[in-house]
Amino acid sequence: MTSQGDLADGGGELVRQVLDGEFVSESKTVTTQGKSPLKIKAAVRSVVDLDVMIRVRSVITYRARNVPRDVVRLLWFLTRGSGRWIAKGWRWASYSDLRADARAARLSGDVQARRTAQELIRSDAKARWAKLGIFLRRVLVGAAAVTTLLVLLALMDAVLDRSAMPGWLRAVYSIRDALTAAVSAVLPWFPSLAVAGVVVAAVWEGRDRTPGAGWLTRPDRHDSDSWVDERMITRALAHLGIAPLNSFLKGGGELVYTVAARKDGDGTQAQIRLPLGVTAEMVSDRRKVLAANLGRASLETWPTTGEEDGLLDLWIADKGTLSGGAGDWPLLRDGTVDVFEGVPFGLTQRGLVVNAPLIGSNWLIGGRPGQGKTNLLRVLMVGAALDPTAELWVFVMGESPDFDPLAPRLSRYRMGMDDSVAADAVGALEDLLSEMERRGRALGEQSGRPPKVSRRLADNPRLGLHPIVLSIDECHELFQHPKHGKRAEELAVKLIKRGRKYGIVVLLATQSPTKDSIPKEITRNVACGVAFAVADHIANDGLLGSGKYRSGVRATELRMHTDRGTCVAVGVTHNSFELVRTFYLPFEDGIDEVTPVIARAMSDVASPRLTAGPAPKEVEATPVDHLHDIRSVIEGESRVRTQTVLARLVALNPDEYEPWTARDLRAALVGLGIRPRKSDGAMVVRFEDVADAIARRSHDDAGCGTSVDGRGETGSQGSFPAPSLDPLPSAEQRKRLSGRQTGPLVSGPATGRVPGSGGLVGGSLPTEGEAGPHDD
Ligand SMILES: Nc1ncnc2c1ncn2[C@@H]1O[C@H](COP(=O)(O)OP(=O)(O)OP(=O)(O)O)[C@@H](O)[C@H]1O
Repeated sequence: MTSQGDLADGGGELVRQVLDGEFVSESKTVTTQGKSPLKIKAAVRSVVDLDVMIRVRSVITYRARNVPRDVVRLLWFLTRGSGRWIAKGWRWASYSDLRADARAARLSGDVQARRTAQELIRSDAKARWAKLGIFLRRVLVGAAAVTTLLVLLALMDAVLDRSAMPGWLRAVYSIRDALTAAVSAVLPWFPSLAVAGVVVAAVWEGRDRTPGAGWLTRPDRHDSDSWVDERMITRALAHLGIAPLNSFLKGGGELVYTVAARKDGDGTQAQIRLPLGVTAEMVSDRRKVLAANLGRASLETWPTTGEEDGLLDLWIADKGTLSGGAGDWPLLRDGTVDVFEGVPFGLTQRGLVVNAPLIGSNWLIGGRPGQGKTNLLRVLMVGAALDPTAELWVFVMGESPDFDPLAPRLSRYRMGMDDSVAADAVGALEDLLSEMERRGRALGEQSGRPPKVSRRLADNPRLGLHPIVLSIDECHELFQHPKHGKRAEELAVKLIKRGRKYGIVVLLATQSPTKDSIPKEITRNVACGVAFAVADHIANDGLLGSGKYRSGVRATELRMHTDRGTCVAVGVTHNSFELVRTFYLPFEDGIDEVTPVIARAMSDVASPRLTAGPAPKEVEATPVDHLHDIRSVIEGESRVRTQTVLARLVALNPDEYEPWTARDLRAALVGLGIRPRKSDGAMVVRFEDVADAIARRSHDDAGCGTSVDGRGETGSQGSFPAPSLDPLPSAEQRKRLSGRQTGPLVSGPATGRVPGSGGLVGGSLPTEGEAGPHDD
C-alpha cells in the first residue's frame, strides 16, 4: 500500500491528510514480492496492524459518540437498582409476598392456604430474629477474640525485645504490621471506595434484564440454527402478549427453569414454572407467536403442559431438521422382529428410532387423506411379518392394492367395497373373540397362571398363543356399514378392551376419526393413538385422547402435503407425545420395497399355516408317549429324584417338556398310575412302578379295556396340557368369492363361514373337525 499527499501545509493552512491506496491480499503480496520472506512478513504485519487500528478507532469513535446515551442509561440503571433494593427490602421487612398469598387465600375462601401463609409469616419472623441473634453473637465473639489478640500482642511488644522473640512470633508481628499499614493506607479512600462499590452494585442490580444478549442471537454463529438458551426462551415468552407474564417479567421477575434448556436429540428441551396467573395452555395457544419469537416454524416449536398446569414443557427442534424424511427403514435389507419388542416405525423429534409397541397395545391411526396412514399401517404389518411366529390378518374396506405385496404372508386378506368384505371382517372379529376366550383358558391351565401371553408362551407351538395382528384400513367404512356396522363395533370394542393380554392386536386406520365413524369406546380404549395432519381439535382429540389439544399436543399444526409422513403419536413411549417422522416403504409408481421384505419374511416363517400358501399336507402328529419317555430317562436306575426326571425329560424333548413344572410332572405320573414316593426326604420315581404301569398298559391294549388310572381310555391324554383349539392357524385361509382378491384363490363360501356349521373355513383358526391331536 502506498500513501500519497502526506500532511501538506499549504501556507500555514492545515490540509486534511489524504490516504490513497489499495488493500492488497496476503497472497497477492506473496506472489508479487515473493522473493524475500522478511519483506513479506513486514508487508503482512503492516496490513494486519492497519486492520486492527481501523477496528480500534471505529470502536472508540462509536463509544465516544454514545457516551451521553450510556451515561443516561447507567443513571437509569442506578436509579432502578436502588428502587429494586428498596422493593426487596420492603418485601423482606413486611413479608409482603406471604401477606399477598394470605390475602389471595382469604379472597378465594381457602382457609387452609390462608392459615398456612400466616403460619409461614410467624415462623419466618421467628427464624429471622434467631438468625440475626446468631450473626450478632458471632460478630461480637469474633471482635472480642481479635481485640484480645491485639492487646496481647501490644503488651508483649512493650515488654519484650523483638530480636529476642522466636521466629514464628516475629512473623506474626510482621503480618500485623503489614495489615495495619494496608488498613491505614486504604482508610482515607474507604468512603469513596465504598460509595463507588455501592454505585456499581446498584447499577448491576438495575441492569437491563431483558434476556437474549446480542452475541447469543448473532446470525453468524455457527450453531445459530440450533442454539436456544433460557434467555432466548424468556425473551420469546416475554413477547407473547400474555398480560400476567408481561407484568411479571417487566417487574424484574425471573422465570424458574425446572429443567434448564438442554440439547435433546435434534432440538432443545426446557421446562419452565410459569408465574401466577399464567398456564401452559395460554402459552400453547400462542404457539405461532412463540415459534416466530424463537425463529422457528410452528411445527418446530412444541409448548405443552407438564405435570401441572403451571409447568410448561417446551421442546424446540433445530431449524429444518423435521423437514428431512426419516431415511431407510432399519429392517429394509435384513433383520427380524420380535413383536413383543415392537416394530421400528419412525424417528422421534429427538432423532431416535421409535419402536411401535404391538403386543398389549391396540392402535388407532388417522388423519386427512393422503398423509401416510396406510403407509404406517403397512410398515407395522411388514414389521410384524418379520416375526416368524406372528399371524397376520388384513381387511381393507376400499378398493386399494396397498397391502397386495403382503398377501403371501397374510393368513386372511380381504379388500374391496362390497358387503362380503364387511361380513368377512365381522367374521374375523368373531373368530378372534372366541380365540381370545380359548387363550384365556389356555393361560389358566399354565402353571403359575400367567396373567398374559409372554414370548416364552407364544413360542410354544402346542399352546397356540402366538401373536395375531389384525389390521383394518379405512375402518370407518366397517363401523358405518348399514348391516354389519353395529356388530363390528360391539366385537371390536370387546377385543380392544380384553384382547391385549392374549397376544391379539388390533390396528385400525381411518380418514375420518369422528364420533359417528369410530365408536367412542374404541377411541377411549386404544393404547396408541396416531394423528397425521388433522383438520380440527375434534379429530385431534378423537385420535390422541380428550384434552390433548388443550394441552398443546396438536396434529392440527401438521401441514397437509408438506408434513406428509409426519405424525403425532401418543402411547408409543413414556413421553406424553412423540412427533414421529415415519419410515416410508413405497409400493407405488413401479417402486416396490415391500415385496423383497415379504419374501424374506416367508423364508423365516415358523409354520406354513401362518402364510397364505396352499395347505401343507397334514403330517399325522404322533402323540408323545410320556410313559415311554419317563421309562427311557430312568432306565437302569432303581429310583430317580422327580426333579432329575423332569430335567432329563426337558433334555429329551424340549418342545414337549419345557413348559412342564414339577407339579405338571406329578400330575402326569398320577395320571399314568405311578405314585411318586419319598426316599431320603426327596420325591423319587421308582423304575419298578414305571415298569408296572407299562405292563398294565400293554395288558389293557391287549383288550382288557381298563385304563391305568381307572378313568377309561387313555388315548386322548397323550399330550399335556392340551389347548382347546389347534395352536396354529388352519390351512384353509383364503376362501373368497367377492371383493377384490389378490392372493391365491380357493373356492369356498363368501363369508368364510360354512352356513350351519359354526366352524371356520375361511380363517386361520381351525374348524372343530380340524382340532389337533391335543384336543380332547
Ligand atoms: N413416511 C412417508 N415419507 C414420505 N412420503 C410418504 C410417507 N408416507 C406417505 N407418504 C406419501 O404420501 C402418499 C400417501 O400415503 P398413504 O397412502 O399412506 O396416505 P393415506 O393417509 O393412507 O391416504 P388415504 O387416506 O388416501 O388412504 C404416499 O403415496 C407417499 O407418496
